[in-house]
Amino acid sequence: MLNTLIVGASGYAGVELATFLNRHPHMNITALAVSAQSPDAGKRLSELHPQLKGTVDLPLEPLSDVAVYAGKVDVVFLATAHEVSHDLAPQFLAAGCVVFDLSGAFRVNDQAFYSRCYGFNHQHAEWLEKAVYGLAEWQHDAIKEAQLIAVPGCYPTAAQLALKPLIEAGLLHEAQWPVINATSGVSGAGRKATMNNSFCEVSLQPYGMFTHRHRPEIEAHLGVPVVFTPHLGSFPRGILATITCRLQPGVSREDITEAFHNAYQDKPLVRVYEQGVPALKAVVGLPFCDIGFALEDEHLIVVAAEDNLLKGAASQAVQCLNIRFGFPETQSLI
Ligand SMILES: NC(=O)C1=CN([C@@H]2O[C@H](COP(=O)(O)OP(=O)(O)OC[C@H]3O[C@@H](n4cnc5c(N)ncnc54)[C@H](OP(=O)(O)O)[C@@H]3O)[C@@H](O)[C@H]2O)C=CC1
Ligand SMILES: CC(=O)N[C@@H](CCC(=O)OP(=O)(O)O)C(=O)O
Repeated sequence: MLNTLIVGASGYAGVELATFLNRHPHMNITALAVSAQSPDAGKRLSELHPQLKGTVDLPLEPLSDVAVYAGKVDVVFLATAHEVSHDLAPQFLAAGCVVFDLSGAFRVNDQAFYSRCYGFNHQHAEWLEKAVYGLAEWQHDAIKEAQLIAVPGCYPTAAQLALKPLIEAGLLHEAQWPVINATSGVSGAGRKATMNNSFCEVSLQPYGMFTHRHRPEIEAHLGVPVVFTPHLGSFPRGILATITCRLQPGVSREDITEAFHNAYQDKPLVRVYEQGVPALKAVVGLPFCDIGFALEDEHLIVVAAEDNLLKGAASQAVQCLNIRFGFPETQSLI
């Protein structure tokens, strides 16, 4: 049994982690934590998220000193804001814990990226260097060896799972950058109330055009420039990414099918459609990323759908845990 701590357990990603880890045969949830000042400290997780009543009734503990947990836990999940993960991860790592960080704090090995895109100066170059990017289907061997796994962002997961097989197979035309239009449910912004995310304000609208921090994350790991436009939709959860690409001359439907087949034939959590394209209803509440495509001459449209809180966050983190410790990759996920 591995003892585990979930920090940020009351948040949207944290509660999904608690759900998966509670039913994992090799994991023992030692504690659930929130911030030292949290108004929820002392409450049971199931008071805030009643779907867990009778299943995970542990209290939310205020985290003021990492040392309280350091000797008692083997694995830590950080479902916390980027700056919080940036400060906490090195402390748990120094105590010998394996850390799965769901934030963006260790995803891109470039300190300047953090001052430019996240608004803080990164202080832990050594951990940026050592962190393994947890795009589970593509990083299996590196994850097995890692102490710090930086779980990818929700949009970058969908975009990269769709594009990487095509790029690896050399099918995309260099003259046209892939154009990624993706719509997310409101849970992508977390549980904390803000005006933009309030019921009467949410509509269907693009945001962060050319400036969203996920664009450089995608580019850093795909190795090609992209255009990325996120949209906020008026639904609770799920991401649908519609990605338009230009193909190299002569690339056929069979070439694309083969590229996806080679990439994902033995990857149970990415489902490639033989016909048609996915809708959100196929993946919400499930740990899959579903991919389909349509083709006309040299124009390709790839559609990827996932649950932002699951394959885009918590289930991918648990998938990485399963890989890291040699458990079946889908353990407790399906
Ligand atoms: N939502 C999504 O779709 C995705 C989110 N992510 C990332 O995962 C992380 C969590 O996201 P999400 O669940 O949406 O966020 P939420 O805002 O829903 O939850 C944040 C959690 O962190 C806790 N917290 C805040 N400050 C601290 C602190 N100093 N110490 C300990 N706990 C703290 C909060 O509780 P309290 O404030 O009461 O202390 C809460 O439990 C973020 O980095 C996010 O960017 C990644 C992919 C997708
Ligand atoms: C709808 C919405 O607001 N989504 C969030 C992305 C959530 C996510 O994946 O985020 P991290 O990289 O922050 O972990 C956003 O655009 O900032």
